[in-house]
Amino acid sequence: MERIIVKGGRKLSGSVKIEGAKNAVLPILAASLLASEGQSVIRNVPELSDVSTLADLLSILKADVEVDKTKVIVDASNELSTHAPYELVSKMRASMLVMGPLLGRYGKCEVAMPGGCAIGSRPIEQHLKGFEKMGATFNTMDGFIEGKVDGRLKGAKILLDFPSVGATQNLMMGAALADGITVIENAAMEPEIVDLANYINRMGGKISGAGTGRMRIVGVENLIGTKHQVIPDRIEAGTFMVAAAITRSEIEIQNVVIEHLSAVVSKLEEIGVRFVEDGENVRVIPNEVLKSADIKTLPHPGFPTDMQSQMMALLLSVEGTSILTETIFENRFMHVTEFNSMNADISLQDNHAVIRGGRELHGARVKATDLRSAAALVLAGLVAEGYTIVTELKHLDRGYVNFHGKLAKLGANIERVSDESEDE
Ligand SMILES: CC(=O)N[C@H]1[C@@H](OP(=O)(O)OP(=O)(O)OC[C@H]2O[C@@H](n3ccc(=O)[nH]c3=O)[C@H](O)[C@@H]2O)O[C@H](CO)[C@@H](O)[C@@H]1O
Ligand SMILES: C=C(OP(=O)(O)O)C(=O)O
Repeated sequence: MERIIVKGGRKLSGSVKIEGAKNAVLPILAASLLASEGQSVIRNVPELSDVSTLADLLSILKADVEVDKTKVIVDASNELSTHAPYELVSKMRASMLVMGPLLGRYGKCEVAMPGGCAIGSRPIEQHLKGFEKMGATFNTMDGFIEGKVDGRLKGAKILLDFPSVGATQNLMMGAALADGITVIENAAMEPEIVDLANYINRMGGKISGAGTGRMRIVGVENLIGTKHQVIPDRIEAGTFMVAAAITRSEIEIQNVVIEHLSAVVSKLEEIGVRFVEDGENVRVIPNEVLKSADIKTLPHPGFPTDMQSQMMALLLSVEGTSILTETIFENRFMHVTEFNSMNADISLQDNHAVIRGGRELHGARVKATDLRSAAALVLAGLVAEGYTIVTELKHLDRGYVNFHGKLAKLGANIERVSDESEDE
């Protein structure tokens, strides 16, 4: 079994380079199916298991896909299949994002039901209601959601009950090839939405208002493959900001768009971390003594849920009581039990975690419960007494490229081992 072993107590120094954003590249790869002509060349793609899963799904749908390290070439000009099988959809919920392109291009799709996942139930009724407004009908049969449109999707006015990232992405992809104009009100405003809109517009799409709560999409007849460079991963960057803060070390983070991290930066400043920007790089300079803080996760531009567990690790190292409130996913606190087994003092009251910080953390054998908690447990290990062993690394590999290697380069005492490497 693979695990990361980290011995706490070392300071970090030096610089670390951020990869392309997982949560941007997955919808972009799904959107490459919209192009009935030409190839899409996507660069700055992180080498993650989620990217391989989506590349496999595109191939099963009969697109030609070539993955060459951080470059992915997709040619979807073939006649595609509209059937997304359970094995891939169940591996990764982002697979649901092929629904929009398939409905937009073919007026039909059969996508396996994704089910819930460890962090919460993750319903998709906002996606389906939006497509219904555009003329689609849905049937659930043998574990598949079958969507059908008579002719093409029709432009419509859609008001989302909640600014769902996935629903906004799915609907904007479908609307890009719809007949007429679609307006999405209460749209998600995440930077990954803007990156997707930029890609679709470069393919010949007509999307305006991405990054605001009101998007307008003028449907076009067809889209053509294009080149695109994926934005840097704001969550990976935020994770390394926390690595600097938790070890009270100054490091440089390269390839960051700091505006994408406004809420994280502003919270870290409140806690006692300074930032010095230099173009695409940022120096992270924490005070020796940090302050406790209360944090509530919210849709962008609020504090991202994907940084909640890493901030919890940081707040454990800070004297005083902090309250972390999770409003996006009802079950995204599974790391609390793991932190408590490291001598943390965290109690849960509904969707609030009350963190009594400043206790010495003790190294322990802990289990990653989702990809961000995997990173957060490693971060806690950087300052725990003795050895922390983090298992279930399949979660980490979904979202972080060479996480232990990057930390080791910054000076952490960390290694990744498997039973085979120990036998050698
Ligand atoms: C708003 C938000 O922070 N979304 C996060 C969410 O995106 P993701 O696209 O996975 O999730 P959504 O934004 O759609 O979901 C956010 C919330 O809306 C609810 N919901 C969603 C769709 C729907 O049809 N019905 C419904 O009730 C979900 O249960 C959840 O409580 O997970 C990603 C991975 O962690 C993050 O990168 C996104 O930032
Ligand atoms: C939970 C995450 O991703 P996914 O929605 O793909 O599970 C994440 O990026 O933190």
